[in-house]
Amino acid sequence: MQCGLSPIVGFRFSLHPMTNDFISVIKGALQETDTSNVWMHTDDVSTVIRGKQVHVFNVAKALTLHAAKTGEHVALSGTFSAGCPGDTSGDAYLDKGDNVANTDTTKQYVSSQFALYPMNNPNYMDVIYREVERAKELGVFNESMHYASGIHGDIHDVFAFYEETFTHARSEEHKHLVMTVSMSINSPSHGGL
Ligand SMILES: Cc1ncc(C[n+]2csc(CCO)c2C)c(N)n1
Repeated sequence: MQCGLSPIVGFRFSLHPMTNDFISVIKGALQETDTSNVWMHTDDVSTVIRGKQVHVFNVAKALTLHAAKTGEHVALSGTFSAGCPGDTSGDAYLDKGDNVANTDTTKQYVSSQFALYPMNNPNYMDVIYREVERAKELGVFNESMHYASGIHGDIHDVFAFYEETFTHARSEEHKHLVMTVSMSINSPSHGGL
């Protein structure tokens, strides 16, 4: 396969529920979410989902929302990736349509930080500044910080921003993009220490 032609998006992430009952929070989220539109594999450290971008973001949001709805303080960290080199055409699920499987619209505040790595793009700082500007326009920007930007708000707005950013931060010329996200949910720290 020629490098760069695959539309596969992947997300490798871990959930870290701050509760003794962490196993049921993790397994509950993985089992209660409709993951039929993505390829998924869980191991002792993390879970990976792969497929069309629309489904990867829908499943990522739904999993996070399931974990959040337990009411426990949950942290999520993960890496979205698209493009070559380093990717393969395997484990893809690209034959799915575009109708998303998870449609729960329950509101949930999340506070998060993200970092964009537009690979092999000499103008990567322009890309990053443009996407931070987009966060401000969409009303989800929280704060500037070293090595990341703070994004917060309702989970649906935050994930909509991340999906939009992931679309815009790569191009036909620069297909390979990495985006790291960490989220904190139901934290007693929200709104101050
Ligand atoms: C999304 C996600 N996937 C896998 C793990 C790793 N992990 C830690 S505890 C546990 C359940 C008991 O085996 C699993 C699978 C994680 N933390 N978050």
